Amino acid sequence: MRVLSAVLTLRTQIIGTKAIGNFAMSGKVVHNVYVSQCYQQNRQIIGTQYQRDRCAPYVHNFLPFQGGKLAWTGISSMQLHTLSKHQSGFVNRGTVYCNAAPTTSVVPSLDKVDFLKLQNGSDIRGVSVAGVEGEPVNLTEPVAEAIAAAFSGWLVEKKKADASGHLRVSIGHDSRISAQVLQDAISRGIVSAGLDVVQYGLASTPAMFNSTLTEDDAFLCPVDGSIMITASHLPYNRNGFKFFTNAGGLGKADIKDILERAADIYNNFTTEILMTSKEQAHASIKRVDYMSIYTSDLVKAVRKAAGNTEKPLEGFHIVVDAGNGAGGFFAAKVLEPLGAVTAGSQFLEPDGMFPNHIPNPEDKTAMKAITQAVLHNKADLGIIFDTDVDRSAAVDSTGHEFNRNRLIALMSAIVLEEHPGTTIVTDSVTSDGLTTFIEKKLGGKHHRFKRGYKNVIDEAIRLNSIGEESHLAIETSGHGALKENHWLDDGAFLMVKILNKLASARASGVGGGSKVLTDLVQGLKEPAVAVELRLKINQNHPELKGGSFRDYGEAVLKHLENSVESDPNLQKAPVNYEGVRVSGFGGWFLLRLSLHDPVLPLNIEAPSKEDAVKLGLHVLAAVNEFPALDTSALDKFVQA
Ligand SMILES: O=P(O)(O)OC[C@H]1O[C@H](O)[C@H](O)[C@@H](O)[C@@H]1O
Repeated sequence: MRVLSAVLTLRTQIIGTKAIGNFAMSGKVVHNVYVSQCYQQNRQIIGTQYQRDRCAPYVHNFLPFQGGKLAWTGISSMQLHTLSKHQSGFVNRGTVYCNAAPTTSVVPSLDKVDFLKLQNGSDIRGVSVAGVEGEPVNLTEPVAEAIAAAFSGWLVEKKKADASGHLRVSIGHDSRISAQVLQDAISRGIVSAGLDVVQYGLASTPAMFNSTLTEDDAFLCPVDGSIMITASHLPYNRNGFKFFTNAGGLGKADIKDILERAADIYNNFTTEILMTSKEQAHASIKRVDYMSIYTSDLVKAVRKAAGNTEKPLEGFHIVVDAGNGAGGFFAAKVLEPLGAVTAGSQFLEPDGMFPNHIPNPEDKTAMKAITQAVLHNKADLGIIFDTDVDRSAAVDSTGHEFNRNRLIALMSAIVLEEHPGTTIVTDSVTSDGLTTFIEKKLGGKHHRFKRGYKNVIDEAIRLNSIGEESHLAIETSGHGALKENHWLDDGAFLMVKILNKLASARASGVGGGSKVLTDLVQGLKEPAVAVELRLKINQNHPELKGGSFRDYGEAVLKHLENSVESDPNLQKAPVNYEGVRVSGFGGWFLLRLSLHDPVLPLNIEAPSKEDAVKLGLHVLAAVNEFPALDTSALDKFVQA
């Protein structure tokens, strides 16, 4: 097998090589992930550079990174900010363009357990930029390189590739400041394992999955595997990876397997191996403007839904807020070709310091920003994306948000018109009002499952496999996946479904801007109070007695469950898949373990603050017996 023999060759080199140079310590020289050569540059120069690059053919060989050249949209160059050595946090931030040349320094060797800490459910997440106190860099270049080599080995096994088969992996990234350095590192990891790399530059997570399905030789598609470099809405110093094959996103077990393999690969790295992989990578990496295919598919979908009209959104004014993430393309590459006016769109420029607001439709400041933009511009609709565009939300012309339960209600209404009676799978924190809306008003079935986009999607797939038809899996977080779109959670595709509705209403003579959407959610009962309080488990507390926070959290939940049984005002939800969900005082609460953190998130919804406090007080009385649980957020809520 050609690929395996390449890996074997590497292994042989490892054994035969000693660390060289003044930098070596413990036999290992590695490259620091963070950028040393940053220099102020003129935006104009980068813009010109980028324009020239865009005129090049679709496919070309890899060239060293220069300024913002990898940005693929016509909107702007990729603006990179960084912090000087002496700065920390966001204070004294300067706008700097980074030539992402890695520094050489020594890092300690890593155990398997250090690698496993990078797992975040079905993603990999870590700290890739130094400068935040208490958050040491753990997603370094060599770590990334090892993870990519491990993914390659995993992929070769999965695809049962033989010596004649050249597997191809696409790589894309969001606007984070460590994107470029990590892209180069993972490219090296893949090339050193004998696979081909195709870099897409700035891209969205769903586009990366799509590249495993697209049939187009000119764009080197389909690829066998795909990696998106992103940490979604997390702060600027983090980054991570999501992996795809044509079967979808990798699951938890695969990620664990890959990290275990990565630890072995990493511990065999030497200076020579790292240098060799660098030379090999330079010669063989290709670049492709894949986002142009992806966006033209979105445009085609809306045109088709509107009866093949060229500009079905003519006359609509739609503003986009990309939060300086990767979603800026939606204005110029999707809405404008469809005829919409996008004036007043904001934060379309990629900027990994996220200077305006966190790109996250769950964030109140972010939603306020797009709402204000809609009202200020008197737009028909506002659209907002998270950093890597797998999540989205919208705002109607009156400033009403379509996010959380309202987005699910809207999408359910659209999907149930197409598939009457279908099952809508959602996460666990959806409201009782949503269930009533889906089941009584829309005639569908609401299957309230667990939190976590992968859980929700996998459950919908499972239901279909046992004969229960489901066409939509969607979370209050704004992750939503449709059966018609290969169960891919694509924020842009969700918005396309909404645009289809606008366009088809227009085509059938219904005017009134986004009113057609607002009307679809009429009848959804919304609570007066809806909060999420996150109760932290102090892992260093002696109460844990060396046990895991998960066990501790489970004990809290068991105790709460027992306490509910003896309270006549409260009723446990008859069907529940996660945590303890209880109805009472006209509302409900759910206490559950966070998917990732040592935290018990508590959701409360009620018709009044008084009723919400009654529910909160019950939880407080039960959890007060657990001293390692920080209840300050709940204390504050019940006292306010
Ligand atoms: O369990 P939590 O800490 O609330 O996090 C839950 C969330 O984690 C990630 O952000 C996933 O992408 C979401 O799909 C999930 O809903």
